[in-house]
Amino acid sequence: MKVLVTELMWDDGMKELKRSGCSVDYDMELGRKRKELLALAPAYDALIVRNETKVDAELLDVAKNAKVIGRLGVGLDNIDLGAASSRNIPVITAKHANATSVAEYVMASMLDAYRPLHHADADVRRGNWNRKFFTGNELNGKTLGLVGMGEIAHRVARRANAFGMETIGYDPFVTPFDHILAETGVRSVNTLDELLVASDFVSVHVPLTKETRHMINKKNFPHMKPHAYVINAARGGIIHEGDLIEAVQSGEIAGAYLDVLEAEPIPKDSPLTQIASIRLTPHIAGATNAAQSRTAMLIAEEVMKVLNGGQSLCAVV
Ligand SMILES: NC(=O)C1=CN([C@@H]2O[C@H](COP(=O)(O)OP(=O)(O)OC[C@H]3O[C@@H](n4cnc5c(N)ncnc54)[C@H](O)[C@@H]3O)[C@@H](O)[C@H]2O)C=CC1
Ligand SMILES: O=C(O)C(=O)CS(=O)(=O)O
Repeated sequence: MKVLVTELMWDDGMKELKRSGCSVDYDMELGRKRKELLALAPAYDALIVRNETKVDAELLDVAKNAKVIGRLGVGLDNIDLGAASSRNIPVITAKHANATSVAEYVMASMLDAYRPLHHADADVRRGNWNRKFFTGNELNGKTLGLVGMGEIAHRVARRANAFGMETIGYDPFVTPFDHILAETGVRSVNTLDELLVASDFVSVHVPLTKETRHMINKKNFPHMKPHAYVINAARGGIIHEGDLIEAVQSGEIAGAYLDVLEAEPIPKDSPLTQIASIRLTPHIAGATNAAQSRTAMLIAEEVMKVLNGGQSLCAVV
């Protein structure tokens, strides 16, 4: 069996594929090289992708031998599930494998907003001792608003509760029996605005869909607290970037932590890079050794199951 890996995959998963007898070709930039990808795809029994490879009808049509698509993560906005399903090609995701890492990234963002240790460190190294300037704030007693109440939001809520934060959530699709409401102290609110008005931090955990694209935009920012921060470790495009820049520059909110952007990698001339209170990271919320190793092993094992004629419980179609 031949497997084509088109984006970054941790070594242990790759070794597992080879140990199972596969021949593996790997080019971590292939997701961005469309022509080359289309030319290579027909020769493979399985494609393993991350978030940059556009898996659409065109690719699936040329990938004539593909029996399975492995997704090294959970977001599915780069994959046409309908096109895969109509061709009977299962799509396997690394369900929950990076959720804890994303939750820890959100905690790190909130701590960074209130206790920016690296700035204080840089200032001390410049010869200063600015104790008043670097006086921080406590997360304890603050309100965290979770937009979307799925797996990642649930893990964020548990950690935020341990810090003494109030947690509220907006997600019209959860029921009181879902674990985020049943097992954490999250209070469900009925509208996004209700959440935005009450929150000191807003963290976004919805998939990117037609409905969630730009769901936070210039209509929402005026309702937020001027000291509030938004955190987006879900997908670029859920928060309207132009509107966010205006909201931060006009003081409607204090700042933002963006792990994901509408255009990735970030364009060199992006105005986002000019605003210090919008902190940027290169889509790394789920990128820890622990999460990536789990992800790679899970996808390798599940892809092999399908190639050997079995079914995967991680298949979304
Ligand atoms: N930055 C990173 O490295 C990572 C980003 N992600 C992103 O995080 C997203 C969320 O991941 P999970 O929590 O595992 O997904 P999940 O499927 O467990 O939760 C998503 C929640 O969003 C809710 N939702 C959907 N549409 C909504 C709407 N219009 N309004 C309010 N709520 C809505 C759903 O009901 C669901 O409860 C992924 O789709 C992915 O795009 C995931 C992992 C790593
Ligand atoms: O799992 C995800 O949805 C992520 O965003 C991380 S990545 O797999 O796209 O690198």
